[in-house]
Amino acid sequence: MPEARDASPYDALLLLSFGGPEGPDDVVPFLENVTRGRGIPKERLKEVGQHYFRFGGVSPINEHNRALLTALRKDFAEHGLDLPVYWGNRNWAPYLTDTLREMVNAGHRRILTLATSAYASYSGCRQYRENLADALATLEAEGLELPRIDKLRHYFNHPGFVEPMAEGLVKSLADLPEEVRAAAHIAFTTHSVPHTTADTSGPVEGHGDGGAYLRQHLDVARVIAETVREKTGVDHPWQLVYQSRSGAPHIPWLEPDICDHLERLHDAGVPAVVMAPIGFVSDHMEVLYDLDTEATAKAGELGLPVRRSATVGDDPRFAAAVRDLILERAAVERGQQVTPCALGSLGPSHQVCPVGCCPGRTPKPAAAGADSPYA
Ligand SMILES: CC1=C(CCC(=O)O)c2cc3nc(cc4[nH]c(cc5[nH]c(cc1n2)c(C)c5CCC(=O)O)c(CCC(=O)O)c4C)C(CCC(=O)O)=C3C
Ligand SMILES: [Fe+2]
Repeated sequence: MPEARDASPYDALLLLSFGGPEGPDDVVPFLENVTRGRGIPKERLKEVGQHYFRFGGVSPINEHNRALLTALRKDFAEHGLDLPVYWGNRNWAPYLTDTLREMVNAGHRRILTLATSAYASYSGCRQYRENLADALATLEAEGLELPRIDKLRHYFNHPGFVEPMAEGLVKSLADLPEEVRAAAHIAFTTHSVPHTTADTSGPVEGHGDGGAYLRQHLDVARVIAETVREKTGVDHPWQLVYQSRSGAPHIPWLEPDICDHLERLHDAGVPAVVMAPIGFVSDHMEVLYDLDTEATAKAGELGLPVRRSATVGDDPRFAAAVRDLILERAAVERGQQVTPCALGSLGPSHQVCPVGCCPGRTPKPAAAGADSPYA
């Protein structure tokens, strides 16, 4: 009987993330990397560049990922899980291809990846799998022996992801002036995506009507709102709303935007709002600019008290959840029975992305899924 901490057949974990600029000179090349071939209007890019320049050209995302790496290594060491942890990004150094080359040269052959997106979507899942396929193609051309790469299941409904957010929300509610607290609404936010992207998120059989992207967010929102009710004794009304829309105006994206939502709530006499960014794993630029800067300024104009609740970041419960997911997947790969942990009504997500889930606009090879051209 293998030890509970046995990660075999895996020999390394790779944290896969977005990447972000680390100084003013990085901003434009970073945005060029992000938007290559994606048809984002120039105006939008100039505007988003300003968001970064406002913060000295530094995105907080890399620092958050470094903190997460530290939390993961600490958790693994404390629990006897001997698994080296690496980090590679889609859009900025350390670039995924470089990290993967380093991993192969260090002898790793069975790599498990953790993406810093908890939900099914093209940007949060398949695009990372395409990035892995690109990286593998580069290493293959260099004559390196290719590792086998798998991806951890979506963790949106894992208690180690949900509980820190519920706790943060309770704290933010408590931070509101007492006279408006009981009637405060909760605005759960996530990244807006085009309707077509949402509708085709997740496995093919669930496509349509917002797809897995919407269902997963709504389920998490409901679980968190329920937890908050149990902890505070108050049943706060809640809605799922969106932020960080880009793309051409004639293409429909998920709505309402958080700023429009705050205005409507204010018009309807709602006295306070807590914004809870459940779509994001850490306080990166979307949270810092779109919520803490823009939406908070909007609320200020309206005279509406708002708070923004915490993302999971490097919370030890999240690190422990990642360990749990690794051990679960390793056991599955060894052919053992597992009881995957999940809150809410959807149940645990699939272990292996099925053929056709979360398609992009043009079909591209994607690794770490049932339609991977690699073993
Ligand atoms: C679903 C989703 C997530 C969550 C899942 C995940 O975490 O992966 C996410 C995360 C992030 N998005 C980020 C930054 C950007 N996203 C952009 C553009 C876009 N995002 C999209 C979707 C998502 N994005 C989409 C459909 C576009 C349109 C273009 C396209 O179809 O690709 C652009 C271009 C300019 C703009 O239009 O805003 C930027 C700069 C950063 C880094 C922040 C930092 O630096 O701290 C992070 C974590
Ligand atoms: Fe984005």
